[in-house]
Amino acid sequence: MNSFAAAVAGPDGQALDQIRITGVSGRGRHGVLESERATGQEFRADVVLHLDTRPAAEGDDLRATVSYADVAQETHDILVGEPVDLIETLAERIAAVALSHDAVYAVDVTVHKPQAPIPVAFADVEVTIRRDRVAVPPAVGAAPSAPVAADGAGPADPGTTTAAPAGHELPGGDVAEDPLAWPPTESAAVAAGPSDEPAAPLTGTAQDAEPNGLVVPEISPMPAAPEAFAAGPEQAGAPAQEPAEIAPQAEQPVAVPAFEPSADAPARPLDEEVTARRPAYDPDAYAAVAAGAAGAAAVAGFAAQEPETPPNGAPAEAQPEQYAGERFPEQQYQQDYPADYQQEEYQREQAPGFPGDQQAPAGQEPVGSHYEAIQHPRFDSQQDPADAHDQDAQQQFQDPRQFSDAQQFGEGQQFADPQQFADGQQFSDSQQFAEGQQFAEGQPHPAGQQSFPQDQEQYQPEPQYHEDAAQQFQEPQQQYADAHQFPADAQPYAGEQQAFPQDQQQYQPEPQFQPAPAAQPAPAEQPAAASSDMPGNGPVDRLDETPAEPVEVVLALGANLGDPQATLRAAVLDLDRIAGLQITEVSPLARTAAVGGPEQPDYLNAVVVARTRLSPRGLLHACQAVEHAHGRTREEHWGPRTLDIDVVTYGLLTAAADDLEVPHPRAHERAFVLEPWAQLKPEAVLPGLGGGPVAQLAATAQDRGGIRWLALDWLTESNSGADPTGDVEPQPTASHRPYNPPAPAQPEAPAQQQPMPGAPGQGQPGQHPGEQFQQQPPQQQNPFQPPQDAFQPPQDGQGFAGSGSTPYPQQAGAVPPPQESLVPAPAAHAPGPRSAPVVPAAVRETAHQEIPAEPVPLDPAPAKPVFAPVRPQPGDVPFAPVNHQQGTQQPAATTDERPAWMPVLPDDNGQR
Ligand SMILES: Nc1ncnc2c1ncn2[C@@H]1O[C@H](COP(=O)(O)OP(=O)(O)OP(=O)(O)O)[C@@H](O)[C@H]1O
Ligand SMILES: Nc1nc2c(c(=O)[nH]1)N=C(CO)CN2
Repeated sequence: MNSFAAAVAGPDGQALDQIRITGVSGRGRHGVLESERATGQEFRADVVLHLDTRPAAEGDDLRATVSYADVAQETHDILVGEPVDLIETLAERIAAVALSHDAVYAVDVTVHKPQAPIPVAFADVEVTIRRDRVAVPPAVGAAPSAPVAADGAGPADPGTTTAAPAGHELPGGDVAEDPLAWPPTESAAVAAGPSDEPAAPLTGTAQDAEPNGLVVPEISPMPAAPEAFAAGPEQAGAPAQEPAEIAPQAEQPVAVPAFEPSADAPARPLDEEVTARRPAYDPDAYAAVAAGAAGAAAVAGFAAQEPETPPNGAPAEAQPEQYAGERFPEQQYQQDYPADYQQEEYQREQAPGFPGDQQAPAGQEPVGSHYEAIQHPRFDSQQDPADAHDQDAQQQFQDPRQFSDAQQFGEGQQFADPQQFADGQQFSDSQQFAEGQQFAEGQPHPAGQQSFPQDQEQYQPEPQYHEDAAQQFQEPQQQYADAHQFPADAQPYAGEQQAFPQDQQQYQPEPQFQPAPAAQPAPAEQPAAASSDMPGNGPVDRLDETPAEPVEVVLALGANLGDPQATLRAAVLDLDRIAGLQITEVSPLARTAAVGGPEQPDYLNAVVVARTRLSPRGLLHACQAVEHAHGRTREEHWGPRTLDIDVVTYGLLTAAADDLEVPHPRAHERAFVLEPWAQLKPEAVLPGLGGGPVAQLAATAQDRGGIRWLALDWLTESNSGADPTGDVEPQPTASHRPYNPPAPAQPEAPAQQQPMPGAPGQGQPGQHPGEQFQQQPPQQQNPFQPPQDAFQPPQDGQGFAGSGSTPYPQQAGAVPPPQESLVPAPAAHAPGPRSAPVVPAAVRETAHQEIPAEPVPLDPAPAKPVFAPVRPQPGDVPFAPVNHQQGTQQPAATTDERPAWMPVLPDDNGQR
């Protein structure tokens, strides 16, 4: 909540009333870092309007007060609008639009930036300002002449009152862009116009400059309207309003701008442009300015409590002069808004079927709801086509190409816009961390709380609790339970809330997940974000927002209990079977030394890339359901487990809540995640703080030496020797075994109703992991339906392979000591071949009228690698660079007798 509690004294010396609007939220791209501009993050604002509400109450008349909905909308528009560097600028702009409502005498604005890129644990960053009408910004187009000094002594002396305003002329005649100008102007020159005028002086006769340079305003009663008004509307012929109703006689007039350019005003060439852009003179609008001017406030509490704060009214350079105090008629409002906003407005009209339209009457959209995500994407659409919110909502539901264009989803195009990623520019901030210099042994990771400790005992997650967390998520939790027809307290989400102890000291087992009975019907499909659009739900957590189109996600899988390889294989299939989630690529399998926790067996780790229509939290729940289906228990922090599935990334989203943080807060430092991921996608980039090119992060991760080997065929070979606790059995190599094309695909029952072929032990030798999915039959799902907001809970005995063929939890018995690392630290990272993308489900649906006898060649060039094991030659190391053109390994020195598993690519003749 806004930290200002102090009242503003009204004209009668009494405290003014307040209208408080809190938690207006929106996703903006503000910040000085490139990554902030590219990715965006949440911004929130609290606005306290100081006004006299009695006239409105007396007549029960909205016109005599300020519509909080208007202010909220305007605040929101600023948060999601034109990017600026500073939250100070946002606050100033918000204050400006608040003060443009004539009933408002003063305003407190707090802007929060809870996801600010700060490399230490923190809860929030906020800036709070108070602004009032003491320094009345001149109306655009007003003559600079005859400003009346605050002390009533006559025209202010420009020479003494002008302080370097923003938008001032630069040496050479250029006009500086005024970041406070809002809405954005067509040209910086427009913004500069009013700043040419002398800034209005501060209220009061005492503007004593303190030794520290601050000017301490004198506390004074609210000046009255008539006197203050005298220089204004009368001149302009505007009908005088009745500000005196709420403002007693003036004791000290304030500066009031003239409303019409006066004949003797200095030439202001910019005025022409300004007036040309503005509609005809609107007496009411300008009278409103005058009324506002009359309300110059003395901010008693403020002055008393915040002596170090700049005086009432921003310094002249901080005043949003161009806009404050104005009321733009609707037409002008639209003219001045960015073109894409107008487009949005247009589309809003043209597409009445927009989610949220029914619930949100025009002008009263629920602030911060999913309506925002759907209704405002055009703000970003030009900038970041990868943003899931940027897509046209109509197209989402109507354009089949969106679902059938394999290119859209394959090869990571959606998230690898070369403009943004190819040269790493977008991540230049984090890239510098990934270059290696700052990852030298013992140096903290720039992400601070995510730093990889030398001493693993210190490797504890930082508490990231918010007091209101449980409250905050109660409702989504219930909604989730409702949607999935199992009780809230039986679902993984509820368990997680309990499982993560408040003090982080203990790691309590969570309640066991109870899969829904098999007979239960599937939950009804829901339109995207339907639950988010309900009015009255308050700001929507982005982690609950369903994407407008599929989002590419990266999941990290790990296991070291039971039959880890079988479990991981089954888990991949289980994940792919979840409605709204399609696995597109599967990494090689890494055998890795356990990082953190007690002594425990090596892990098997893999990374999968998928597309999802689930919300981030829905995806987490889906992963947790699969974990549970495979007997995951949480008894010891970082203890051994049958299956762990972490959400590494969700598109480019960066968000943190108690139960979910994306990107995964430790992904950037975990070779057991980064290395398989880099093998799969050498060009991958981990977004967010501490992120960067995955291959580089992998090469510098401290646990990289714990990577024993990679198995490339682990999904298709029944046993890749991947038993972390046992001996590793050498496998036939590609040179010994020719590539066997996959068996012809067989029609299958719809996913989710029968286990898929290719379940553990049924994989086709030599088959690419993705080809299993490629052979999936059409799903019984209309691709043009709105997306499902949820995964199907596992159907006991039906859905998850784990309930059939995968061993259920086998708790650790005698834990063998960790093995010596058999692998030296990897040499320079050699990008491996990417695996072929899997045909998206919708493509399967549309393209599989006939099941082809042979897998459809999806990606003819470059050739798909077949993940086949390569027997290491004496001297090989698992990460030895591979000549991917020829599929040969380059010798490296090692004594490792274990098999290395390397990708094998066909040569130019298609031979392997
Ligand atoms: N990106 C994420 N992926 C998975 N779980 C997450 C994520 N962010 C937060 N969590 C929360 O972390 C909690 C603990 O998860 P889990 O028990 O899998 O941790 P872990 O695997 O032992 O440790 P780590 O989180 O370091 O991988 C979960 O209940 C989940 O709510
Ligand atoms: N090698 C390895 N170490 C870990 C892993 C893991 O998957 N692999 N997961 C952990 C908690 O998620 C903790 N430590």
